[in-house]
Amino acid sequence: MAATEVNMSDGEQFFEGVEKLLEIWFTTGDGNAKTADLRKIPRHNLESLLKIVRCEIISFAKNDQIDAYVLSESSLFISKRRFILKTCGTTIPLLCLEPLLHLAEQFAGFTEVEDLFYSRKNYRRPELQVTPHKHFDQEVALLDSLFPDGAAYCLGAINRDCWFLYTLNPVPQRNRRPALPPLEPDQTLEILMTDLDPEIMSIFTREECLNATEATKKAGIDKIIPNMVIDDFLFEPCGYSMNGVTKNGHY
Ligand SMILES: C[S@@+](CC[C@H](N)C(=O)[O-])C[C@H]1O[C@@H](n2cnc3c(N)ncnc32)[C@H](O)[C@@H]1O
Repeated sequence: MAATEVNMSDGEQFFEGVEKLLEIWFTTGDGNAKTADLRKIPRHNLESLLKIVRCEIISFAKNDQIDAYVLSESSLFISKRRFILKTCGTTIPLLCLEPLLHLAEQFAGFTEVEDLFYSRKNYRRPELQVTPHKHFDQEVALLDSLFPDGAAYCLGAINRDCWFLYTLNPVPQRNRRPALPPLEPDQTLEILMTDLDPEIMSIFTREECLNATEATKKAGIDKIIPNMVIDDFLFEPCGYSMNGVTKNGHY
């Protein structure tokens, strides 16, 4: 059973599917980041960092642009200057922020955070979360203590489905080069799905599929982006995670 899976008093098993997404763009103070690279952080240090978050690496794939880890609680992507940690359950990703800033300086040569995005949907069971993730106010207080110019937002109704975001604003001011176009065009598409058809979801159980490869094929996930290298995992007794990386650096 996952460390974050909870047996409720009525015998029901509960796992918080809502994922916390932390994305950090690093830079060097002088703007000369040629040799700096987050992928220089040794694996052993990454593992210690993830222990703080309360998850672990279960698989790894890479291409020229990105190191992609499947975690016991979702995924970690590391490219030259970007760190993306996405974790579900009762993980505590914000507690790894300070140690990560030290690792980025010590091993990767990055001394500054250029931008940061922390986001998540409202939890299904907030009372099961661990401080500082019990409430968005707690998360914002921690982030504010580290970043003087952060801003917190909520999209949607705060008593229903909503999406929280913390980011370092305003971006043009931080870049100090407002007239220049961004050097690295980047788009992220995030799709959050709930209340899915249980019949289709049974694909992601050990009863229906022997392994992750079979689940990936049956679900048609291997056809979403042709030629991506898929690193997938089927949990016991149910649950599925996958990372897909393509040659051109998408993931
Ligand atoms: C890491 S989550 C899936 C994350 C995936 N990226 C997503 O967006 O759905 C794994 C799923 O497998 C289930 N699961 C079963 N055993 C697990 C284990 N030992 N550790 C983590 N999750 C487990 C959880 O209930 C959860 O729904």
